[in-house]
Amino acid sequence: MILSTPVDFLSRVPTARRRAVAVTVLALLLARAAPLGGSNDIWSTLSLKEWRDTRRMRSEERRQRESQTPLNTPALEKQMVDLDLESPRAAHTTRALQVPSPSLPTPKPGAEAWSQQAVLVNAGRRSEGCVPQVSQHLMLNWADPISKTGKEAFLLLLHTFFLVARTVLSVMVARLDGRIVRDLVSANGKGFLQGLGWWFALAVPSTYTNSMIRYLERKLALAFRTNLTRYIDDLYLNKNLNFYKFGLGLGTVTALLITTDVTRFCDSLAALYGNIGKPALDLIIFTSQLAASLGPIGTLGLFTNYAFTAWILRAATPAFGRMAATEAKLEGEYRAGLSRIGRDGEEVAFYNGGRREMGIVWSTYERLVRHVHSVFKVRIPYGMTEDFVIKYFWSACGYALMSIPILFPAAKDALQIGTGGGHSQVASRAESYMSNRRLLISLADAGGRLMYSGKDLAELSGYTSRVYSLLASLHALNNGIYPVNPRPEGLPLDQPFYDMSNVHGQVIVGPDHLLLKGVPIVAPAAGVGARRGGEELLRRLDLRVEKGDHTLITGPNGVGKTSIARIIAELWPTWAGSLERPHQGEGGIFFLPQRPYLCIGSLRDQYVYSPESYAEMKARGRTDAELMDILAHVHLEYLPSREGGWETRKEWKDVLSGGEKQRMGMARLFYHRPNYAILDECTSAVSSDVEGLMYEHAKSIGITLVTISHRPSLLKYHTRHLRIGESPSAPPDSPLASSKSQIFNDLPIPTSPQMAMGWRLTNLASGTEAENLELETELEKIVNVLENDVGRWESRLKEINFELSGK
Ligand SMILES: Nc1ncnc2c1ncn2[C@@H]1O[C@H](COP(=O)(O)OP(=O)(O)OP(=O)(O)O)[C@@H](O)[C@H]1O
Repeated sequence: MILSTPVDFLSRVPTARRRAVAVTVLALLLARAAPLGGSNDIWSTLSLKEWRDTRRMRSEERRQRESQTPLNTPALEKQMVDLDLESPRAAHTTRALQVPSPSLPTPKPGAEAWSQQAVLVNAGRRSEGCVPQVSQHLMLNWADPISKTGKEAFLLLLHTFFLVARTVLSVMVARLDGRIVRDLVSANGKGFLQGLGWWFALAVPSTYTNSMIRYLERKLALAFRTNLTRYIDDLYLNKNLNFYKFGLGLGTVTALLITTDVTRFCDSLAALYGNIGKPALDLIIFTSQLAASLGPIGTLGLFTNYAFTAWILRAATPAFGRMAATEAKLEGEYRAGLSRIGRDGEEVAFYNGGRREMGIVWSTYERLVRHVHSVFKVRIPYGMTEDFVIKYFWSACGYALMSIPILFPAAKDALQIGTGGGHSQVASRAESYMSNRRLLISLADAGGRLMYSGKDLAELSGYTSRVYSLLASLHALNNGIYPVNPRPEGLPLDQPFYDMSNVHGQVIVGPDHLLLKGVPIVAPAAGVGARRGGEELLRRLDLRVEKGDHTLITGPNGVGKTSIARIIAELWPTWAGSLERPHQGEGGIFFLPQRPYLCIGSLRDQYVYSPESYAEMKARGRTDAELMDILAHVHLEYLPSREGGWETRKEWKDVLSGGEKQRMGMARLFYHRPNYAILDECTSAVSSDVEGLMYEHAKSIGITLVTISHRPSLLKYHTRHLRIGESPSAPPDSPLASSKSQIFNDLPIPTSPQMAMGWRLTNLASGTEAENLELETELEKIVNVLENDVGRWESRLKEINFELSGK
């Protein structure tokens, strides 16, 4: 009989092997029990029955999920459409910054500290020797997000377990390989069949282990990415408006260019554990196994081989980190160029700008390709060296080492392992040869992977430096820390120097009025221009708006009208003086910008667009009927039926006309019911009759308007007129200064001779001599236009009538 009973068979298997099999089986059981869906409460299960129920429930859920979202089905398509649905876990959770900001050191004010920061940020790029510094720095700072969740620790533990299991299995397979050959050479049919049985028995856990390692590595990368993305989003999209500051160029890096690097960084970081940990473990275990077979000379030879290989490869390794960082940057620039065209597609199409844009995008692509080509070229000699050393040199060394116990009688003792049991010397040698050969191949593979991981480490350092610069920059912005620039030497002493590190204005949010007291209107300078300081548009503006002070702001293009709104909204800093304003939203202040913004989402979302969700607003008593009523006031009542209802989701910026978009903006204003509204040219595309109705409605529901516009026709909806770009002519005690409060009587009117442009505030409602003068001036302008043009129009009319009469 060829096959023995299981008990008999087991008793003949060596104890060490039985233990190894037991460990593998345990690993399998553990892995099956592991919460692959992501939860890590496996240890909290109470009884076997509960555990079974939970498992059944989970597999049921999984089956249901899979049946609902099979690939390439309408269900998946629906999911794709719903991608822009707001996550309930995002903005509406109470979770603020996931990791406290001090965990990453931000640069301190002062040029020296900033240059130190730059050294750290650039470390990975300049020299591969700095890799450990940067990585260590990053690891230390990320210990927080990783350890806090516990999930990553569990995944790492499981990953480690499978890595060890794979090494143990590799050794078992190598030994089994030798046994099978031995039994074959010694014509032991029973042993041979048993060996084959074991071979298949080992194949199952081996393949499972390999799959689990890949699965866990990806899951780990995803977990890292989720944590890091959440961390960056918390910093980027928080109340400090860092996303806007990045757009202004106040950050040291461009956020959009770097976001893809987060993915690469996380993939690279997750893979690194397996790429270094596994081969290192393999190297130790395989070497110890081989050492028993090869004896001291062989072991010494192995170590000499390692040292020599490491030395050669280190000398041949180019600066992979710097190359990876440059490639990521160039690829980001190329992608950003394409997305810019997509964003402004209609404008580009109107100008027929396809060819011009292609030139720009193509030049970015060429730069990327040139770089990638040079990387390819650098890789050729490195790849040759690596292949030669790892594949050929290591194999040659392996053969030489394997020959030691066979060719040198002094090392014969080493062959006692695996011999005996009545096998012939040839069979024992064959067994020893096969086992050692397999171990050596695995060893060469492990060594190769360890050497390759040097390259991975270098590339990781490149991604690290990119991600680190983003984080450092975000932290600096978040804490209001900017590089300190010295005052330019040629700047006159009486001319203020507006540096971002030197902002002294006071901002109070909360009062039920709007006040700018001695506030300079300055456009901040970023990047290289920051050394020159911000551009002063108005030396100081004094303006108080109480309820009912409807104020129209006019002035030539580029004079700084919108800049006033930016300062009030705290998009730009208040360099000096004080700013008091209500909070943003219902009962406070609302800003309607020049370009109407329509967000992703349903028609209702366009309306409600605010930090509060519609459900929350509804809970506070806001109704759909109210939405419809407001649409009537902006003459858009036809929209829900035309577009298919409130829940319709479309790319609204392409669907609505320019005027419709602006009217939607006004609908938003009415819905939010603020006390004050800053309207920046937000009705320029709306017909005058509807515009008038909307302004009247806004006033009737108690909104105080601060309107920025070029249309004199809007004067009639306002009680005051602030002209920007005019010399200050009103004396401090002039009644032009304010309608209700006497605050301007206390404030000096700007008189600085350096001020190229000034401002003038007039009251339109009280009918004083000066105000009448104001209206007369306006009238005069209109009469002038009429006088100049009416004659021309009349003569043109005569011409047309003449042509029509056919005489
Ligand atoms: N993001 C910015 N960074 C730096 N300077 C800016 C920025 N935005 C505007 N400026 C500058 O500030 C000045 C005033 O711009 P602003 O938008 O306030 O003009 P405006 O009076 O509203 O003009 P318009 O009537 O054309 O809308 C302009 O010269 C412009 O170049």
